[in-house]
Amino acid sequence: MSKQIDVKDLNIYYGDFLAVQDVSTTIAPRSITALIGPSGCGKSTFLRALNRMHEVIPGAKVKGSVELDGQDMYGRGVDPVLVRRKVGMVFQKPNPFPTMSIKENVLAGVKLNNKRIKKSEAEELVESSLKGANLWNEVKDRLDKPGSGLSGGQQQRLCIARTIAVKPEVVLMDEPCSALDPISTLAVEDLMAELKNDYTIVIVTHNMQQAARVSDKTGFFNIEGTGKPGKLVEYDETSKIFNNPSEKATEDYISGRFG
Ligand SMILES: Nc1ncnc2c1ncn2[C@@H]1O[C@H](COP(=O)(O)OP(=O)(O)OP(=O)(O)O)[C@@H](O)[C@H]1O
Repeated sequence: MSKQIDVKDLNIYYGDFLAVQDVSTTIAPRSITALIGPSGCGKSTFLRALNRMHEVIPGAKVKGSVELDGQDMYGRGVDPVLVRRKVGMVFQKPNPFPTMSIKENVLAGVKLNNKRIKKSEAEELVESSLKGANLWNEVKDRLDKPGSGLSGGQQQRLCIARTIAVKPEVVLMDEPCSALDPISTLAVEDLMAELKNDYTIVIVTHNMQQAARVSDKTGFFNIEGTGKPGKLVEYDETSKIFNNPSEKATEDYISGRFG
């Protein structure tokens, strides 16, 4: 299921504004990559380019390629809806559909993809996705109750269950814990560690301890000044980035000497 991502010469624009310049990197399957860097350096923009969510914004465009196991997601004729099925995304604020039950929330992505499934299959999928998201035991007796009745951390795990129910190959997470309390954050971090057995995971985080705790690889993005494009300065083993980075800019950022 899990696939390698090869990013080649990726330039990401909002209209004429070049927001992220010339990123080339390889993200291994069954790993967690954390993207860190100062505000506005293009972390979220880069993340959204990995599943073609970027181009939803009017005037936004991308040059270069993003390959999943060698297949260019930006190739001619590739359907962005299919790309987003293969490369799922979890957002900063847990966003379960408020009027839907827990069960319906888990199945929402599958139904959006126009997949018809039998009742028994749907039940199995709800159970396996909620188990995969470490939420089953907490909600198995109230699957027909609204998803909005869960705690913030439970809601975020519900959103993760919804994402994995469509059986993606990659899971992108944009600051998935920033709206959560420390206990829920730990639950989601534990979950990430389990999910990496099956998926390639890329997260954006402002929390450097979190990057150090959960990720195998870390990418440091930086920006030279307002209006300048963000660049991937360094991408390496997380222990190397945090203990012995190759670039001075990375070291300055890690040690809090930035800006
Ligand atoms: N919808 C948009 N339209 C135009 N410019 C945008 C849009 N979204 C982001 N940008 C610009 O692109 C650049 C990168 O923004 P992005 O949100 O990717 O940075 P970030 O590193 O994720 O920041 P933060 O850590 O604050 O979330 C910034 O200059 C930002 O102002």
